[in-house]
Amino acid sequence: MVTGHGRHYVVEAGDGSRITCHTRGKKSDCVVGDLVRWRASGDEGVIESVEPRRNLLHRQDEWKTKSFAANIDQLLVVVAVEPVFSESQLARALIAAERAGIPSRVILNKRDLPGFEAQRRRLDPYVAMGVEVLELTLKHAPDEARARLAPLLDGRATFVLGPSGAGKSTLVNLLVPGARATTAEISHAMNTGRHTTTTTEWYWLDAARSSALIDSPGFQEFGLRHIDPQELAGLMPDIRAHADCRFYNCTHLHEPGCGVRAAVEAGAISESRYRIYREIRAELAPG
Ligand SMILES: Nc1nc2c(ncn2[C@@H]2O[C@H](COP(=O)(O)OP(=O)(O)OP(=O)(O)O)[C@@H](O)[C@H]2O)c(=O)[nH]1
Ligand SMILES: [Zn+2]
Repeated sequence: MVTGHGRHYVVEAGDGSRITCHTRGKKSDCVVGDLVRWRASGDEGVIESVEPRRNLLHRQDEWKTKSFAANIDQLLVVVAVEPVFSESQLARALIAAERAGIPSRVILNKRDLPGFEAQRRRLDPYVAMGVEVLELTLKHAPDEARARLAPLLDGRATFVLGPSGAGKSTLVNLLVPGARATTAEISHAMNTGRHTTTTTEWYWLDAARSSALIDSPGFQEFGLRHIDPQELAGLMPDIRAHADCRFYNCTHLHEPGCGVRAAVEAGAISESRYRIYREIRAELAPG
């Protein structure tokens, strides 16, 4: 089980102890959540091999691939009333998870703020397509948040993703007391304004080590270049539901007899979702 990364890895042994390990090759091909075989070498360890992965959540930009984590049970995207979230970023994270076969849930945090209703409406298309959205006030109603999250987190490895400022630190500290406190205090003391997580961390939520939270750096550009353009509609449940078109290879952009465009006209697919579909499709199949 690997946590942390960079030039070295932290591997957790079966008894829960953690050892700093190196990989043998130059290429670092382990990610957080990997199950690895390792052997001791002095007071450190060497990773011999990585077990086959059940899944891998990653993004791919024009030039590089970035892995988030492997072997995870669900994605939890944290967005908030403020700062106003990017729907495109949210949609991309959900598409990447769908592609990896990982179920997703969303937290809409800061329910206490005045803009709440408007931001909640923006999530209507997601609720309609079956995404569970938890409306929470992580800071002011932590007990309620904990109670609502507990059954969803129980027995699972949950990967947490969200834009900076949405309340990810608040969430992680709520569930893993003190996890991010040190860094936050340091950055506060240094007056850097905000602490940013730069590595992905694996935290156990229970003594039995059956439930875990994987805390990651915030969203940046979320490239989906690993997705085939023809596959995209199938990864967006609301688009998929209406992809009943005259042409089997319809791109849903301009063809006559397109079920998706008809559904947009009829209001069954939201304008913003269709705009995001077109935007991502243009990235995947330029020209
Ligand atoms: N009004 C309100 N503010 C909140 C709530 N939860 C968190 N905040 C505030 O939102 C700000 C950002 O929260 P953080 O938990 O630091 O979130 P984060 O910045 O996403 O974490 P990073 O990913 O490290 O950037 C802080 O000032 C929190 O106090 C909430 O439920 N309501
Ligand atoms: Zn079509």
